[in-house]
Amino acid sequence: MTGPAHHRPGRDRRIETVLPAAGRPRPAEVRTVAVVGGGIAGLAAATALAERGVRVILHEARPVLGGRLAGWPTTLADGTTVTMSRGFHAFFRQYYNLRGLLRRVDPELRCLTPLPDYPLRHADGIRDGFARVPRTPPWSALGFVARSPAFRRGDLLRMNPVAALDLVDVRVPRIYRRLDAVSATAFLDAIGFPAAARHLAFEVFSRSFFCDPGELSAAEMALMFHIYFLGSAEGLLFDVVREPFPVALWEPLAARLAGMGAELRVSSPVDEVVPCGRGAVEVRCRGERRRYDGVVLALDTAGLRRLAGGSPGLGTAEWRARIAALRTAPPFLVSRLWLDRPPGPDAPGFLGTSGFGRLDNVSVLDRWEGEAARWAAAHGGSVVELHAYAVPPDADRDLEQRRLVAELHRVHPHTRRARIVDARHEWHDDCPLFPVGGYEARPTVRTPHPAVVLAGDLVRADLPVALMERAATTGFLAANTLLERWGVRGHTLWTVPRRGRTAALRALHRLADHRRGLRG
Ligand SMILES: Cc1cc2nc3c(=O)[nH]c(=O)nc-3n(C[C@H](O)[C@H](O)[C@H](O)COP(=O)(O)OP(=O)(O)OC[C@H]3O[C@@H](n4cnc5c(N)ncnc54)[C@H](O)[C@@H]3O)c2cc1C
Repeated sequence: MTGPAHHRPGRDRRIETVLPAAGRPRPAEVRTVAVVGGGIAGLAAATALAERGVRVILHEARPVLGGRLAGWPTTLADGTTVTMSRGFHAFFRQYYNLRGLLRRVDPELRCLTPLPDYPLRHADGIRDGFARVPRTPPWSALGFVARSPAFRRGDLLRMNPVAALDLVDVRVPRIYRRLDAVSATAFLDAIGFPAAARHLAFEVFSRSFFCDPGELSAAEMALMFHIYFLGSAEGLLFDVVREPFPVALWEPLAARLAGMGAELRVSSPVDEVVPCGRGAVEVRCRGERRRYDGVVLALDTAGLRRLAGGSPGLGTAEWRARIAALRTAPPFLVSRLWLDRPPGPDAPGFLGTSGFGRLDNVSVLDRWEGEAARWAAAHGGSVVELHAYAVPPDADRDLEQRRLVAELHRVHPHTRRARIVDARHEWHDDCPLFPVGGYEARPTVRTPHPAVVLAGDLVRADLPVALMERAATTGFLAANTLLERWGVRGHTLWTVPRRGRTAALRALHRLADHRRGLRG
């Protein structure tokens, strides 16, 4: 259901509200829910349920909360203890539901700090950025194209504007019916998108989904384009955390959850979920069995596959086959380097890169994160982080790590003279892959069992959300689904507009569809 915005959580006047079903403020009888997974999705679901008086027990397999945004202590060669994590995450302004979660413990969002630009740099020398681009569409896109050296007049004339119209009125799930059968690369080829602009604007985007654009569904890429660029007036600038994730985000949220009576169990992997009669579900964890009125499975792809594989009574055969077929994107590498000198005055806090081997971005953490700034000040050095997404699974990891450092030297030449005081390299492959043609088979919040619901960035939400915001939004939606079952009012959610925002462009799109014989 949509309705008018009550308190707009962003600057966009066209933010849409997603209202929950009506119901009583709390359950009529005691309800207990197990939330499995302590990442953004699990914490959002646990918060939403606990706020309605549901008794929540959250199981997290790892020793710390936060999932892919977890942080843990590590002692460096110089004896300092610092927080390691997978580091740089962009908190975009259109992440309304994630921000809503964080605002519960930090109403002014002081835990976040804005970065002044989203600069992009290609090895050819082309540089782009979004700081001076207007935030409201269509001026954002027109402004970017007009300012960007990656778009030349001849390139623009060679583009196929009719094919590009699919980008101006993105609706979910319609966009998947249109474009899920095509790869992002094939779609950009059909539009005739200029090669230089593709490297900068689109590769940076699609590689942020951790996979090669040749494998990524064009629908998923079009959705991103809508969320971050053409469909939202929040713009492409973003915030980052002021302190490491545990201090900035998870400890305050965990304390609030505990204050509402939730039990947070870390190092507590769930082995099996067994639906019982009359809507109850049994959860088995390390030999202990416990019955609940509902279960939220807020897992990463491999965790969900493993749990569903070990729970033969869960869901239907068809649902289980869909879960078993879910894939993860190729491995990615996060290298963090503690250097004995600064990377040079021109190094921005974050830089998206293209054409520098496998290097996708470079962050200078001490420019924005307090703990890194304190280390850098005390040592006269800097803390630099390098991300490489979609690394081939059989790559030689030592070699990749060394190559990434060599690319840093090309990007920020001052670092050539820096001594690496210490380094940490994180290799993982737990981000979901959204392959061509995968949409239909993706699991939704509802499962065949009404008391078992799913949440996480792998889960299909028929709203324009992605990545961290998809995790938070599906967490709230999973909680709302259980609450609705018990006649309890759920939580109001927010989203960027669910269709293209310019009436004239929508009309053009309809006309082009009509000519192409396409419907809805
Ligand atoms: C390097 C990197 C950079 C990123 N940058 C961005 C960015 O800039 N912007 C953005 O929006 N997103 C970004 N993302 C994506 C973002 O991190 C994810 O979308 C988000 O964290 C997913 O949250 P989640 O709760 O769905 O899953 P997860 O965080 O993976 O949480 C799932 C949890 O389930 C637990 N679990 C698994 N099995 C079990 C079990 N059997 N029992 C109990 N617990 C279990 C896992 O340990 C894990 O903690 C980035 C990701 C990475 C890795």
